[in-house]
Amino acid sequence: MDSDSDVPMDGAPSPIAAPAPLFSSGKGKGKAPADGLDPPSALSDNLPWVEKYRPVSLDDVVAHKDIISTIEKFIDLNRLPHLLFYGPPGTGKTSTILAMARRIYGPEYRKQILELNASDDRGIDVVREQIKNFAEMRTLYSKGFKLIILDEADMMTQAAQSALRRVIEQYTRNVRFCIICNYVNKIIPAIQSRCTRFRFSPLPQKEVEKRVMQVVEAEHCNLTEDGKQALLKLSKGDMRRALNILQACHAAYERIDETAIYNCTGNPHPSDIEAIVSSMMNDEFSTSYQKVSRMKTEKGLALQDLIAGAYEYLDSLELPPQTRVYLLDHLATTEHRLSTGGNEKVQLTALLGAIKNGVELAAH
Ligand SMILES: Nc1ncnc2c1ncn2[C@@H]1O[C@H](COP(=O)(O)OP(=O)(O)OP(=O)(O)O)[C@@H](O)[C@H]1O
Repeated sequence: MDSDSDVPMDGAPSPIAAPAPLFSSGKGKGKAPADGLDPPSALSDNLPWVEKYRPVSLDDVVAHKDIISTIEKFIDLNRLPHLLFYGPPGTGKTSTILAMARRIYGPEYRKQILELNASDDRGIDVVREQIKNFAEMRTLYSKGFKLIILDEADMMTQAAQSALRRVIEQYTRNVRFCIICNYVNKIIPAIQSRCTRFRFSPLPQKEVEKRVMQVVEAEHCNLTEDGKQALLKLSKGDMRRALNILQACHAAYERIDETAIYNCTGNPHPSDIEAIVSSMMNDEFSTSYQKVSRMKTEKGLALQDLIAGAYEYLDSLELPPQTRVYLLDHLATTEHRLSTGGNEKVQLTALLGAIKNGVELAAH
C-alpha cells in the first residue's frame, strides 16, 4: 500500500496519535516499539492509561478473536468491505480499527485515514463536505483504498446518515468506511446493509484481568487481591473503565484495595449495602429508617446507588421465589420513580415498607 506523506491532511493526527506503547504482546513488554513511534517518555507519562496502553497491533486486542481473524483475512485478500462495529463502550471497537489501519498502512497510517467522532460537527454538511473532500482528494494521490472512520455514528442525524449512504456508494472504489457505534438500531437500515457487521460484546473478566495485570506491573501499582476483584466487578467488561479506575486509584492511594476502589469510584461499599439492607429487613421500621438515613448522609450515598447495590446483594441471599420477585419489582419501581423526579425521602420510606412486606411474605 502506498504511503503518500506529502498529501495535505484533513484528518490531522490528534496529539495522542503516536503514544509510546509500553508493550505489545508478542513483541516484548517495555521494548521501544518497532514502528518508529516515540519511545516511552514524559509524553507517555502524561497520557491517560487508556491511550498509553491502547493496543498497537491486532494481536494486542484482547478477546474478539473471531472478529480479528475475519478482518485479517479481509486484509490479506485485499477485500476489505465497509465495516460496522457496534457494542458497548470500552470493548475495543476503535482500538481494533486503528490497529487494522496500522497493519494496512504502517506507521504513517494516520495520513491515510479520516477519523470523525461525536465531538465533530455531525450534521449533513460534514457528510457532504468533509468526507467528500477527503474521499476525492485522496484518490488523486494514492492507489488502493483510504479509510474513513466514523466513531459514535449513532449520534449522527438521520439526514446525515441518509447523505452518507450516497457518499458510501459513490466512493466505494477507493474508500472503505468503518462505522462505529454503541447502538446499532440507531443506524439506518440502508447503511447497515452496505456494511459487514461485527458485534463487540463486553470483555470476559479473565481478559480484562490479564490486561489490567500487565498495566499494574508496568506502572508498579500496589493492587491487592480484593482490590482487583472489586475493579473487575465494577468495570463490567469495559476495559476503558477498568484502566481509568485503576489510574485514578493509583494517583490517590499507595495501596489499592477494595475500599480504595469503591471510594474512588463513588460506588457504595458492599459492606455498607449489606448493613443497610439487613437493617431494612430486620430492624423495626423507624429505627431502620433513621439508621439508613444516617448512613446515606455519612457515606454520601444516593438512593439510586443503594438500589443498584441492593439489587446485587439480594442476588446473594436465599429467598423464596415469590419474595424475591416482590422485592425486585419494588426496587425497579422505586428506581423508575426516582428517575422521573420522585422525592428521595418518600421513595426511601416506600422502599423500606416494601422490604418489610417482603420479609413478612417470606415468613408465611
Ligand atoms: N479488546 C481490547 N483489548 C485491549 N485493550 C482494550 C480493548 N478494548 C478496550 N481496550 C482499552 O480501552 C480503551 C478504550 O477502547 P476503545 O476506544 O477501543 O473502545 P470502544 O469500544 O471504541 O469504546 P466506545 O464505544 O466508547 O468508543 C483502549 O484505549 C484500550 O486501552
